[in-house]
Amino acid sequence: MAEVAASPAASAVRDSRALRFSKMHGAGNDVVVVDLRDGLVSLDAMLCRALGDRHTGVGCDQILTIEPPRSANAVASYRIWNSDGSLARQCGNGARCVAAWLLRDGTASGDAFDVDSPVDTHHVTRLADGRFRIAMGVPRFAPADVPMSGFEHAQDEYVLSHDDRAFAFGAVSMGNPHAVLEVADVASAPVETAGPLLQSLPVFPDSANIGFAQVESRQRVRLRVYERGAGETLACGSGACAAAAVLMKRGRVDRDVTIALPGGELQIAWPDDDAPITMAGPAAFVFEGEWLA
Ligand SMILES: N[C@@H](CCC[C@H](N)C(=O)O)C(=O)O
Repeated sequence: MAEVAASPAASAVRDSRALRFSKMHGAGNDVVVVDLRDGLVSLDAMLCRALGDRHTGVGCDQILTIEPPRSANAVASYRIWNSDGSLARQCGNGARCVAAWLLRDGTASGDAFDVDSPVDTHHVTRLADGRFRIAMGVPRFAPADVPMSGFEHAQDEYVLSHDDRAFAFGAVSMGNPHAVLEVADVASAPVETAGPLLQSLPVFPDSANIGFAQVESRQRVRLRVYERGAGETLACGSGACAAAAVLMKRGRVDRDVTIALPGGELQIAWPDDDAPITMAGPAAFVFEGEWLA
């Protein structure tokens, strides 16, 4: 009798249980949240690509897994997969979704708690209006931290030429790599072409999330981000922090600024260079599901 091979994407779901998930979004950056704490389910790159597929899967920009805490004070930890199956180390919108998920689940309680991401322990505050504020860590500008190759010292602006085109950008690590280009009009910025081009340049050995920022005033910036592993998203929380940090360092905007993304607004505050930058914004549940594929 011929053997029927299990779908490779389903192979990571052990014990024949369906994989339960929550579909959520933060300012339009949509995520699938999966609780791995019972040890019955594990994810791999193939399953994450299948979940992330917008035609044959759930469809999302990132997949976040709830796991046991790694630090003494945290209630839980999470890992981050991009929809192309690559692992990421920071996800601002995802952090707010995880915070809302942990509160609904009863793992967290009250208006303040800590949660571990792959890069840091983040302090979470639930605000009176229902938004979540996350301490996103201290932005790091050293080229080795981004990482960027070919530069030894941090610069406010780097200029690179490629095929007779010059790109001027700031670069910063928010735990994940970001480049930020200032543009006159974000609506007509070449996000879909310059985004992947810049990501592929050898200066970014781990690729990078590429932000296009239009300064409207000292209190408000419009931003679009071409993300590593997901393409252009409706919002990127770490990208909003990166854009704010680059523009604050240059003195272009105030230390408390609204970042308006296609999917919604985030409030970014960075009181001084040695303090963690904070991001405040929404987190929403969309639906609950079982993955059967
Ligand atoms: N959407 C996220 C960032 C997700 C990870 C990123 N694509 C990477 O690979 O570094 C956010 O809200 O920060």
